[in-house]
Amino acid sequence: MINEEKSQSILVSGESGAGKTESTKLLMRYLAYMGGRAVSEGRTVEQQVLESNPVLEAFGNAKTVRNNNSSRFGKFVEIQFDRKGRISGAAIRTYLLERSRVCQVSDPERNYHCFYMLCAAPPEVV
Ligand SMILES: Nc1ncnc2c1ncn2[C@@H]1O[C@H](COP(=O)(O)OP(=O)(O)OP(=O)(O)O)[C@@H](O)[C@H]1O
Repeated sequence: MINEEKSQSILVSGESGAGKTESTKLLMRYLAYMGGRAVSEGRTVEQQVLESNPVLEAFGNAKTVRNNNSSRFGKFVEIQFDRKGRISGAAIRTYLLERSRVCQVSDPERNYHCFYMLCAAPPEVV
């Protein structure tokens, strides 16, 4: 990317349970490590990108027969670098969330993690 001065894309594809989500997290962690520090609002951009994963997974991941933490949506992650190769910004777009799961789940699959998290929370937190 730095040598050719061209944007690059990584497409992670495969069947459910193949390891796309975990591989993407490792990729993001690697790019964050290589991309150095760029402070934005007190926290680094790379920190913010990595911290978005648990939130997105709570609302868009569910247990299925093939994967206990199956992503039921697509994700387009854009990481911007400055001329020195440091991360300068990021954008995450999600699409095609399996919305039908919210009101129709077939046993032994589950609804989105966030609902169980809400139920498991202590009463005063809810
Ligand atoms: N690199 C890895 N190291 C350890 N475990 C892994 C790794 N990749 C995948 N796994 C295991 O496989 C499971 C499924 O992986 P993952 O959720 O990444 O699949 P996926 O391709 O994103 O599936 P889906 O399309 O259903 O979202 C993980 O919960 C984990 O247990």
